[in-house]
Amino acid sequence: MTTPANFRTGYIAIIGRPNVGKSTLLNKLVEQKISITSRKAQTTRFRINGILTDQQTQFVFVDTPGFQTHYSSGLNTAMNRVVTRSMQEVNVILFVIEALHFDQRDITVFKIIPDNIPIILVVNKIDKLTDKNRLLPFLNEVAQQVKISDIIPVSAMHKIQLPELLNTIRNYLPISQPLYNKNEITDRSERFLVGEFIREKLFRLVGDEIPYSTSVVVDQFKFEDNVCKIYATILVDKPNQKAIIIGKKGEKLKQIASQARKDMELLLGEKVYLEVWVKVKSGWADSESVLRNLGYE
Ligand SMILES: Nc1nc2c(ncn2[C@@H]2O[C@H](COP(=O)(O)OP(=O)(O)OP(=O)(O)O)[C@@H](O)[C@H]2O)c(=O)[nH]1
Repeated sequence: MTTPANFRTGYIAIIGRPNVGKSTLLNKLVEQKISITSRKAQTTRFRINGILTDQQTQFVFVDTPGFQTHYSSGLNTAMNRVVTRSMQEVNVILFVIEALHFDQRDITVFKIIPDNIPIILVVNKIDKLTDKNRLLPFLNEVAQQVKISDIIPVSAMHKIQLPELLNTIRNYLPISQPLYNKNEITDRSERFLVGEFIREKLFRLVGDEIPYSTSVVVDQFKFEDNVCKIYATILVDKPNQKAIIIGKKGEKLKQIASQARKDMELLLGEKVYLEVWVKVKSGWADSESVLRNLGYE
């Protein structure tokens, strides 16, 4: 594609505490469902790039897992490594918080940001504010506690102030030709995304009993006779978790698979045949080699 001489391209990391709306923000910015969202904290585990290209700019977003500050297992250490690494290569950081919520936990996350990277404070969920007059004093208070370059209040969910946010981000990106094709939305493979769809349904459909230690492995992913055949395994820690996921007469697992399959068909534009198994794999969250196999590096 031909691009103007002042075209800008750069990397943007989205960070913040669990549940502040990072995935929602990314999805709304790139206008497609690529990162999973749920009401539960910590549903995003991998670094995912979302790419938005307009006439003047290519925004390459890096979505990071909810940074863990209080609970430490092998898994969370691996996740924190991904967060820290993803920050070192970016041009600007979107630090997402929820309007009127800022405390020591956010400051802890601020502390892991390298000094030389500009930070745009994205104050999300302003649609939830009942008293708008509280916003300005809140922003002043936050600005006194941490070093930030810009503040943009938004509602990711209702797409309020997202163009303003993009304009602000653009100022921090270097003049450079695009790195990706205009139509590319994510550099994650389809295989990875189908696994994420299953994880999302797990979080949505199974209650609080299911801990964050569950994981999904896509064992097979192949096109055959105009159908995409996907075989996946949900790994859990304990037999009782397996029973919860499968549900009475297999109803719960059927529901998870059927909803995940619909999302996969939308993504792939093909009919999907999906088989999902549940396996107990004791202690996997602390095993480095299993983590590597699952792609946590
Ligand atoms: N009211 C309101 N809710 C929002 C907004 N943005 C996100 N949410 C909701 O907040 C919850 C968490 O959103 P996510 O996008 O999953 O949050 P996250 O920061 O990616 O969470 P982790 O993956 O746990 O780190 C979901 O229920 C969203 O629907 C917003 O602008 N307004």
